[in-house]
Amino acid sequence: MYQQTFALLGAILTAVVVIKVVGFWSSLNQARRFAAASPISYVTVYWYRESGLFWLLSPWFAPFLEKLPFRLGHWVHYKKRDFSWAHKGKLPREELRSEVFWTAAVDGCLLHVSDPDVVSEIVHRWKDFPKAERYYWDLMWFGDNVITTEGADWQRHRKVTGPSFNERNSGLVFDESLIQAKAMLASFTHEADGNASRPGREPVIEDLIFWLKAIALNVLSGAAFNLHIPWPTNSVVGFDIHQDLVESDDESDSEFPEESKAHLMSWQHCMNQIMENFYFLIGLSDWILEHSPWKFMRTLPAAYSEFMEYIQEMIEDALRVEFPTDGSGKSDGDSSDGEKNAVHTPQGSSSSASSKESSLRRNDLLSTILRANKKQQLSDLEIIGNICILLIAGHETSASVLETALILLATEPEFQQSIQDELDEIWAAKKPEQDLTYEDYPKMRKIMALMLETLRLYPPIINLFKSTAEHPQTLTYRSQPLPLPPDTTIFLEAVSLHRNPKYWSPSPDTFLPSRWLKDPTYTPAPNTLPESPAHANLLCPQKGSYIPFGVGMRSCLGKKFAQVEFCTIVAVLLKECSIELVADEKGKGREWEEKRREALECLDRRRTILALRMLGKVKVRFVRRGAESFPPRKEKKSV
Ligand code: HEM
Repeated sequence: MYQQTFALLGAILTAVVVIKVVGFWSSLNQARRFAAASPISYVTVYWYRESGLFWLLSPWFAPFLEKLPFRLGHWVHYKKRDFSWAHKGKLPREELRSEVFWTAAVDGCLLHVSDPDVVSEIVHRWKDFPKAERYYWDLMWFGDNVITTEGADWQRHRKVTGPSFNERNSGLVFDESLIQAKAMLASFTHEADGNASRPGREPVIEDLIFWLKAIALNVLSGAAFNLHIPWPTNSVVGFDIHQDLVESDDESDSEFPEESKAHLMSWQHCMNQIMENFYFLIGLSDWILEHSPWKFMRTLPAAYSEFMEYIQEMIEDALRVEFPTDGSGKSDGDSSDGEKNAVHTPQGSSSSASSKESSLRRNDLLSTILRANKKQQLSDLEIIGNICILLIAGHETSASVLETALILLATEPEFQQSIQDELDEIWAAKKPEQDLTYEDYPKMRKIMALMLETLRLYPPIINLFKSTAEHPQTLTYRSQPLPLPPDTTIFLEAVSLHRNPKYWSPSPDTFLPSRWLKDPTYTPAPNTLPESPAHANLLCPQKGSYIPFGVGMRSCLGKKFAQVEFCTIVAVLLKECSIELVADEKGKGREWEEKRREALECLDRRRTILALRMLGKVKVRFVRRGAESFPPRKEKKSV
């Protein structure tokens, strides 16, 4: 009896396996036949086209597959997580001799594009090539928003959110960045006892990204929500970056000021928790998280719920100022709970929330969005979705580009010193009592060149995901029609575009910010676009060849926000200090070269978690100018 049952089960199992294997191969062959008949090259990928699990786990198993004999696992180079970062466009350029190619997989073909003309065509025909929605599912978790929606829905979101990114807001970004950067630099150049460090003996910054995330969040909080959060410490010496009151179960231990006890976690801690553990948060239920053996997981649901409370409070706060008509703090269409009008300000913040300001119009993003939404085009949930997404879109990306640029500067003292020359000129034109102002931003050409070059080599968003949705489409590549079936996913590959020698010679893989700096006789070629219109005589790349902020209708709304923030912070940091790598023995040429090589290697080790971020850390310090340990400048060069 048992034998018969086992035999039957065995037969069923075998039949299922056979059906699966046959189905797998016939689907794969169908995709291959389509790709082979297409005018462009293709690579066969022996797996599903868009498997999330494969993406997540491939950093661990891909190295084994890649080592299989007879190049059996070679296809993994085209499929593993962040593959385009790993090969930087070289692999398809050398193996396939094409900047547009297919990967033919079990469930269909995926188109990879790193040809500027094809990129331009795709973004120009934005209605034919909407975003590939499945790649934005994680960001939909916060509610519908301007990044994840398409078509008429997107236009509705963009109409309300777009106007907030204006010149007045850029001015706010400048002012907030100035205040925050000064406080950050002070904490980098003072000892725990409050005394200024000895020049050349400034504290070592072990975890640069922590501080840069803090400043990115504080600038966002100021310019997006009118929350002016004080810098968390007077000195980085001895500061425990993991500290937060969530550790304490006992309220009496709390260091929170009495009035902000309503929150158990700081705004920054909530944000860090969510950004660091985003995939756990959206992938696991609250119950699983709360019963996890790991503390960081157990506290995630609480961090998320506090985060949402902060957002709710900020919205109510802004509503009270914008629409004070009925005295209740609620606009006509505000359906939120009246109880919530007891606004708690985020911990440590000197929020603007006071009703004294009700007569003053605020220019922060949130207030402008609420004003633009007077006719209720967006629901309360959609407003929350957009606020969350602005935080997510503007936090990690800005911190990451600052981190990379500062480390690159530490490896290139010559360029760093040339930025300082530019800053000296800006300061020389000022009276002693004057400070930097937003009018100085267009004069920061070299800092902008630094940002553009950093984003060229290390874009935080390495792919833009498009699709043909339910219609077949035809593109043109090398003057040939290229037919695409419905439901084709398309990757616009930034790294490959940004490192293509055709558009970025000389030395496309080398950090050369001077490539952006042109003299006043420079006339941009036709079919090019300026990357920062505020700055004169900067290289205008060919349309579609430079896409760190996306391109076309769906390009980044916060581009100017990020540019102003970046320039202001770097201008403050480099006015009186230089950033240098921490070498074990100061001033010795060989050790410095060794550190430089290690830093560049570390910059290369990256992985996408929302945005592409560095996996390792590079130790740096900000030393007073003149006390640097890097090799002295040979001659004053104009870069
Ligand atoms: C260096 C910093 C930044 C980089 C590299 C960057 C990059 C990008 C990219 C590549 C996209 C297109 C995404 C896609 O189509 O899949 C995008 C969209 C967007 N970004 Fe940024 N971003 C940065 C900073 C910011 C900031 C500071 C904000 C807001 C405060 C912001 C808000 C947005 C929004 C709202 C969109 C969606 C626009 C739309 O689809 O209509 N970004 N960004």
